[in-house]
Amino acid sequence: MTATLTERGTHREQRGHVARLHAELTRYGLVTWTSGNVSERVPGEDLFLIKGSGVSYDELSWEGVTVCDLDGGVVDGACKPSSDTDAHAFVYRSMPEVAGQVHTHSPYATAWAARAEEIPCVLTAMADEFGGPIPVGPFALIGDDSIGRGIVATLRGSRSPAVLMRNHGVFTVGPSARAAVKAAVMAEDVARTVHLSRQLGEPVPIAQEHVDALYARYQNVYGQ
Ligand SMILES: O=C(CO)[C@@H](O)[C@H](O)COP(=O)(O)O
Repeated sequence: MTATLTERGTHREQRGHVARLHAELTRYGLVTWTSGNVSERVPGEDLFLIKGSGVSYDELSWEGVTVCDLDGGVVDGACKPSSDTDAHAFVYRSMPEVAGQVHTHSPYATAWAARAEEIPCVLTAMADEFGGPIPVGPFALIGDDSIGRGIVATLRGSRSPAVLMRNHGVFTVGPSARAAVKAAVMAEDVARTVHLSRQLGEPVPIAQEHVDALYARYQNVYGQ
């Protein structure tokens, strides 16, 4: 990556929005210390915004969010961007419909990732948000685009906006950073509930036709 640190402070409003969304990760207990990150495309520009690497959540303001090009190069910002920048960049280049991404190590979902086991679709809330099981992606080392390749290979053609990257954690995508945050919150919620259910016995799958109907209603009718 070519770093050009100008500190001009471009895109301050959207960087502030991305910074504030990180508070949802701590609010829902999805991250510990400085793990995890949120990114979002800049509308109309070949750029995205991503948390600075290792920046404390308590201190995160717009200045802790770095502007990058779609190759992961720094365009503006004082912070070295997230370790996952090349992974996010690969996803943005490969999936034009994705405008926001989130990574967490939320404990229940990451426990499924550690076992490389997909979360079966046994809750209506899963059918609603994920349209089926939450799939497992391959093992990938951190720091280059390997994680991004695994995310794209797993989520392309899937209805799920979340993937459990093996031995690592949760990566979610969405039409905005907020939507990707929501998917990360929901992924942890269902990972916990399905885990609890399995302590009591074998959860009962939902018939595919019902999964399809639930997904269609939630995606097209639910809410305002
Ligand atoms: O697990 C990873 C690396 O994939 C990250 O979530 C780190 O835990 C936080 O990295 P930064 O975004 O702060 O560089």
